[in-house]
Amino acid sequence: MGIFQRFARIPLKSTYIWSLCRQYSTDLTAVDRALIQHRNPGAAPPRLPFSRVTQEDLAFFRTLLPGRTITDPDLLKSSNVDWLKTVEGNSEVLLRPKTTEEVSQILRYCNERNLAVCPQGGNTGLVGGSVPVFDEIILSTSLMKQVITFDNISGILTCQAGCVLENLSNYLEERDFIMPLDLGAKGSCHIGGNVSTNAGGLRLLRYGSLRGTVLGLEVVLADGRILNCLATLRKDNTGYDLKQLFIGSEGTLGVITAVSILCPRKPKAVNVAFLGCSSFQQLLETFQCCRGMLGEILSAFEFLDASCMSLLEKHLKLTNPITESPFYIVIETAGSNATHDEEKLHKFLEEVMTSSLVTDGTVATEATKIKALWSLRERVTEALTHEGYTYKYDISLPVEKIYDLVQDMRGHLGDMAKNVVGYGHVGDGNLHLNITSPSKDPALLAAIEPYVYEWTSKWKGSISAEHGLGLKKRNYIYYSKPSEAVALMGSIKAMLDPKGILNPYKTLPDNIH
Ligand SMILES: O=C(O)CC[C@@H](O)C(=O)O
Ligand SMILES: [Zn+2]
Repeated sequence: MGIFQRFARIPLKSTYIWSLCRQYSTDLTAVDRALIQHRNPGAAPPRLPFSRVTQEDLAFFRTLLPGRTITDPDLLKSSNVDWLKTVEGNSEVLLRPKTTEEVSQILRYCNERNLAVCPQGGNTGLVGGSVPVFDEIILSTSLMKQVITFDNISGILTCQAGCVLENLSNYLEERDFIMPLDLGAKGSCHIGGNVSTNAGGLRLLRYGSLRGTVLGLEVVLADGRILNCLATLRKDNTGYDLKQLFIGSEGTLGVITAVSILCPRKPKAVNVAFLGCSSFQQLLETFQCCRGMLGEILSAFEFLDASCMSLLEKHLKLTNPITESPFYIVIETAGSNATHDEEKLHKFLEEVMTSSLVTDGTVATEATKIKALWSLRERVTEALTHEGYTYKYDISLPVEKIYDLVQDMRGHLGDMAKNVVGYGHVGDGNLHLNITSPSKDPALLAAIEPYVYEWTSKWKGSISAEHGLGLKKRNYIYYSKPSEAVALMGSIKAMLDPKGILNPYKTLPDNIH
């Protein structure tokens, strides 16, 4: 009798339940310190002296993009505000090009006229990077949604930047492949936006970051030049790897118009285990054991704490499938042989349960059950939005430190915060620390920041692991990067976008122009 049966409490068809810094802050110059200590460094700086959109400009755009130059304020509303509804711009023009050539003409024109541009994908970002701050023209990739080529021998997909991640996943699954990244926002986010922000997501542990899986990019530079680096080669050491400049630079150096990306084969067998642990230490030991015993079939190791679970139950009416625990883990295996994978998983589960690292759990092998278990991790962000205002922190730390920050923060804030919750990507050492309050609360914010950034810097962490800096985090960059590196970023920006028209007020701090 296998471990599934032995511990089966509710033996559903395929679901089984058992009982069971570098301290960069020391490098800061006086001006950097002043900037960070400014009362609200995440707030918008003053508008830079860009031109205002005129009737002549609109006439140009309407000729170039007939029916795709949007000026109706009602239609513009959702593009002016971010998904979290925390940042709102005041753009009066939304452009919807379909081709790279159109993007090139838009940027050439805007650069000559000194008009600022905010590139926008699915607008699912969490740091205010994808919406205008003032009246920047919104350049949306929503109509750039063609798959260009897919090679089913190499697994290399080339597509336009506006393809929705989930559509690409469905396209590939029909061909027995998958996208190397997956994230909660998959139904809306665009691949171009994913690449621009270097989105991490739920599969990074297995397939690595976009810095490795993106093989080529086509980018339109600020002056309209088209940079065709759309290589479809696994190996290419000819000169500098320019595409890396555009991955993660949040549309400040160029507009990504097409992407080629290396896609893995669709795994033949997928299992998801949802487990409970009574301490974070036990969770870490489970992770170590899991890496050792599951090896190459491990595709995700995610966690959420009990506070996250309460919010999922309260706001989304999701049901906790196991006994209440202080911590929950989502483990996914993806492999090519169901029997082999199940055997490995059984052995691992037997080990963590007999050694009492895990107190309870359930496993799913069937698609709808897998989806339901993943919802418990993927929908935490959504559940938090029902709590009022959420202060969000996306921190990389040595994995053994990630939950210490949550606990420290709870002690530090006392009852000032409504909730202090932790969840994230254990396998990547990436914590999502979220702090809620009924509404925006400057006193609470002052208690969180710069405390959270100093804490992160002290442990040599990153203040933005996978969400980018956008508008909200730009002035905190010095906690994770030395002044020399930030200055060099400023020089690169000045070289590629001398007038600063591309996504102004984002990514770089206010003292770099
Ligand atoms: O909302 C957040 O803080 C995290 C969102 C996302 O990166 C996730 O991993 O769920
Ligand atoms: Zn995440």
